[in-house]
Amino acid sequence: MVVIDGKKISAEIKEEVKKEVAKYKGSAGQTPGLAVVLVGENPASKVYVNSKVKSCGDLGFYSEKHVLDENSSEKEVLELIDKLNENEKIHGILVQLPLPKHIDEKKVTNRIASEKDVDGFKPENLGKVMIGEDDGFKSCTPYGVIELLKRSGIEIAGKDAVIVGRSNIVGKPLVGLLISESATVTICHSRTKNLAEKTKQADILIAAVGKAGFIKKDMVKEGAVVIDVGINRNEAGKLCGDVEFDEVAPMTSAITPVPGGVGPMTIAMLMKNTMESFKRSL
Ligand SMILES: Nc1nc(=O)c2c([nH]1)NC[C@@H]1CN(c3ccc(C(=O)N[C@@H](CCC(=O)O)C(=O)O)cc3)C=[N+]21
Repeated sequence: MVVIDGKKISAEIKEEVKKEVAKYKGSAGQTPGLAVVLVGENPASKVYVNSKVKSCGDLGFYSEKHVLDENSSEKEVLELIDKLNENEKIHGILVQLPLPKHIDEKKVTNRIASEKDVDGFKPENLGKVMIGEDDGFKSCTPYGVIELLKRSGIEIAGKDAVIVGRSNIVGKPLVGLLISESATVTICHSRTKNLAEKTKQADILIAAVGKAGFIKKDMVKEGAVVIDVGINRNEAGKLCGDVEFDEVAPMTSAITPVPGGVGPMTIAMLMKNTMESFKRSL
C-alpha cells in the first residue's frame, strides 16, 4: 500500500510553473496575475485565501487580494469583478466561496470573464470539460485528482472509477475528466441504492461527499485506489477526509491522506490554470 504524497506532487507542479514564470519574466517582462476576492470574515476562507496569495509570491506571480466587508452588497462585488475583468495585469479571478448568504454565488461566479475563470466554475468551462475541449479551464480539485493519479503511475484507462458525490465543482467535472482518460465511470450520491455494492466495484474510488469517515472498509474492494476529496473537521476540530483512513488504507493499493493529499493539489492546479491563462493572453 502506498500513501500518495499530495504535498510532494503539488510542490513538483508548483516548481514547474515557477520555472515557466521565470522564463517569461526574462523576455517580455510579463507576469501571470491572480486576483483573489474574499467577502466577509469566514476564518477558514481567510486561511485558504492567504495560502493562495502566498503561493503566488512563491511562484513569482503578480497577485491582488481584495477583502470586502461582510455587509458588502452584491452590486459592489459585481463591480469589483467587472474591474478585474478589464484589468490586463490579471489573468485569473478567484472569488472565495462560500459568499455571505445575501449574495448570489452563481451570479457572482458567472460574472467572471470565461477566460479568467481559473476555478473552472462557469458552465462554459464545465461544458468544455464534458466535451473534452482543452481551451477552457478544468475545475482545480478534479484536475488535481487526475494529476495525482497520473503522477503516481496509476493507470486510468479501462478502469472502473466510482465517484461518490455529484457536486458541480468536483463530482460532475470528474465524470468528464475520467471519461476522457478512458475510465468507465459511475457516479453515486445520497439517493443511490446499494451504495456499498457499487463502491466495491471500483478500481479507483473517489470520495467527495463532505462527511467525515463516510467510506468504511466494507465499501472498498481489496487492492483499490482510494482518493479522498473530503475536507471535514471532526469533533476535536481536526481536519479529516471522507474515508475512514485507518481501517481502509491497509486494504488499498494506494490512498490519499487528509491533510496532505488532494487539498494541496487544488492550489497547485489553480496556479497552473492561471499560468495557462497568462500564456493564452500573450
Ligand atoms: N473559489 C473557490 N475556489 C476554491 O478552490 C475553493 C473555494 N472557493 N472555497 C473553499 C474550497 C476549499 N479549498 C481548499 C484548497 C486547499 C486545501 C488544502 O491545501 N488543504 C491542506 C490542509 C490545509 C489545512 O491544514 O487547513 C491539505 O489538505 O493538506 C483545502 C481546501 C479550495 N476551495
